[in-house]
Amino acid sequence: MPEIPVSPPGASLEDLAPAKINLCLHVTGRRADGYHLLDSLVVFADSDAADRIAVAPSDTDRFCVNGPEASGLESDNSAGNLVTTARDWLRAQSDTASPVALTLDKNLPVASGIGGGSADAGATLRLLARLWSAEAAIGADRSEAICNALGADIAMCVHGGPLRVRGIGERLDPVAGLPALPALLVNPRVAVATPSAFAALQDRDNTPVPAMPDGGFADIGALADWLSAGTRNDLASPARQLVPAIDDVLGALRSSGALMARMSGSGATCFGLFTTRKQAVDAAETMAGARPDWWIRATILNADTPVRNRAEQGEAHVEA
Ligand SMILES: C[C@](O)(CO)[C@H](O)COP(=O)(O)OP(=O)(O)OC[C@H]1O[C@@H](n2ccc(N)nc2=O)[C@H](O)[C@@H]1O
Ligand SMILES: Nc1ncnc2c1ncn2[C@@H]1O[C@H](COP(=O)(O)OP(=O)(O)OP(=O)(O)O)[C@@H](O)[C@H]1O
Repeated sequence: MPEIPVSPPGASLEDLAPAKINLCLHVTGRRADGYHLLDSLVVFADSDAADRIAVAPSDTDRFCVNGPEASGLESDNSAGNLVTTARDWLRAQSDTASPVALTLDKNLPVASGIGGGSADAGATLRLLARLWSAEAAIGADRSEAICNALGADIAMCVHGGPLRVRGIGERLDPVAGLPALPALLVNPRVAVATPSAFAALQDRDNTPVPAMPDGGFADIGALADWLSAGTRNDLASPARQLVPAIDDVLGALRSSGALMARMSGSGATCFGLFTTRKQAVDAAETMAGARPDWWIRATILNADTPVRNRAEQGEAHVEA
């Protein structure tokens, strides 16, 4: 039997680049090069809060950006986009890297603490690794190289969650026993530059994330209680000083009935956890009426198998 090609001529491969949420983010130290050591529990959103990347064989490299948040990026063909940076990095390590047309459907707000650019780069690497048969270049043992070359959030986005993340972002341990988490993501439409949030930190040597209960969590309420009682986002305090609107977002999430509310990453997006998806959707509708200027999305965090497995199962394959 002839081998089935990864992609027939002209076909396009597509994958989700879902928002990354830091359920907690402890800053535990700083390396000599200034990068901070982290301890974080990370989960990913579903298709309600995700960019999309499509790749197709092409006569020459092409890149275009569409979607409601495309205007947040410098320009359609900017050399600085993490999608093209990821493409060029992977190409440098592959003998079979043919030209590609990449399309980014940008739905996540830029510089918002949910790793949109990193998710785009992660999805690009997964897709091109399939197309170019370069899976070894993005394997688990390549996390450190990916973080150093492309960005601290990108290795986790290549892998998908749920993960406990340590080091500067390269040490990834899959986490078992987390339930699916109905959630509301809210951004006040103020960008936070990640270096500014780290630079404004007062204390850099903080305690790590405590051990999770042996039997896991009975339900989302138990997880929310555990997160609230013993974990933190250490970047929340500096980010709130830079962007006071984060306090308004946290207040609105708490008033809307969230089991807990917290900022993700370096902000300004905050998440609230809810017992049911309906509660999250209802809260989104009410909040959107009161704050039409905010970006508000109901989603399910940790809804599915890891992103890498979804792509391998071929669920993300679409015809051009
Ligand atoms: C805050 C998080 O989103 C948590 O997941 C990440 O740590 C940020 O990851 P990222 O945006 O991919 O970070 P990079 O693009 O590698 O770095 C941007 C800047 O953030 C700071 N930075 C980032 C990651 C880290 N572990 N320590 C840092 O101090 C550095 O000033 C760095 O110059
Ligand atoms: N494809 C992309 N999508 C979003 N931002 C991009 C992309 N490519 C490059 N960037 C640049 O990356 C920077 C960070 O954007 P991003 O949306 O990833 O921030 P973030 O959500 O705060 O990330 P993190 O949580 O990883 O710190 C912005 O300055 C943006 O211009």
